[in-house]
Amino acid sequence: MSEREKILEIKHLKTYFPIKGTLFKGKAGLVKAVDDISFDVFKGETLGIVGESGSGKSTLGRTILRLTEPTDGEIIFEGNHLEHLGNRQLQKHRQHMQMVFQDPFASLNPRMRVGQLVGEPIAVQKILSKAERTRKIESLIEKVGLPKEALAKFPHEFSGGQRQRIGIARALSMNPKFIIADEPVSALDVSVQSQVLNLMLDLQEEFNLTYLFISHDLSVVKHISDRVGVMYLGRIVEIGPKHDIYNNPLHPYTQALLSAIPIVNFEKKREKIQLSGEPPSPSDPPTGCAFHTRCPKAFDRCKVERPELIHNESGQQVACHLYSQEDNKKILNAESKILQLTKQS
Ligand SMILES: Nc1ncnc2c1ncn2[C@@H]1O[C@H](COP(=O)(O)OP(=O)(O)OP(=O)(O)O)[C@@H](O)[C@H]1O
Repeated sequence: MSEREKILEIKHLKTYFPIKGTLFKGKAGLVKAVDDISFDVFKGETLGIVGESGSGKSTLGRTILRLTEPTDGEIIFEGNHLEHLGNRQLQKHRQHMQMVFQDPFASLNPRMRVGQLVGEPIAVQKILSKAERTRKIESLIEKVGLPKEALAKFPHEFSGGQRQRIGIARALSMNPKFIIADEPVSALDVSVQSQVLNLMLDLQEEFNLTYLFISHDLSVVKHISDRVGVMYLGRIVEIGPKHDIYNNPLHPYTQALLSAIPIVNFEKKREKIQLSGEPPSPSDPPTGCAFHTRCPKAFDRCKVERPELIHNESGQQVACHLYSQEDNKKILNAESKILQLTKQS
């Protein structure tokens, strides 16, 4: 099988925010929102990123586009390092990378009509004539399933789902290759959510798009993703093909997250795993594995040594000492024996 082509490579990315007015051992306190993250995104896929509120998902997305500056690490888009580029160079690459937000108009002028909002990014570029621009805007609004008449209206005249369609049209106006969608359907009713997700899937196929899809909602991520990465306190604790993550979660945190969502297949009942306590603060993360304070399977090593991501054969990676190379087999075997016993009882 030929190797899949990478569109984005993230290497040891860190985004730390100083906490104003705090000093710890003479240094300013830091929120480690993204703390040494590495992964690849392949052309044409959707990589879903899930995790609880505050795990660093949005900061990760914003840092990749350099809307937030990285503290350290590499961001390589189509072979080009973005992390140190000056503004002008960065703009050249950034037109291929767009972001879709939960509230697409929160930061935009509410007095602008939809036509202006969708066309603004292309107008700034000054490549198309006015007539070409109009044609493009009309075609985009139809691609997202809205009538041309929508262009003359204001955003507040639309429902949440329609506004998100307009947000997507705006993102598409630059002919991007890669879109980071940050909780794009979280504010919508469930029935509208699936319409917008299906639209995104159709557009992905038509325009050959790659998505990084950020959400706290595991069901939404399951619907749209090819692979899934699970974040906890600024780190990726597990990443792999969707099928593996949802059917055979390895990390105790992924297992707990998944145990909380209802499943349709009643034969495959899952026991709900209750996690104790709230996630710790990213300004004062626990030593060792950041999850050890809430992990039902933690042992001594977890308190002192931070686990790195290790691969299994199907490309699933997990950062957990339960699966460290030497004792990997022993523990996996022990787990499957326990599973068998639970089934029999
Ligand atoms: N500009 C900032 N300055 C200081 N701290 C920040 C900033 N942005 C985010 N943080 C902190 O970084 C951590 C990660 O936040 P982030 O918004 O990335 O998480 P998230 O997983 O997207 O959660 P949510 O879904 O609630 O937005 C949080 O503790 C947050 O308070």
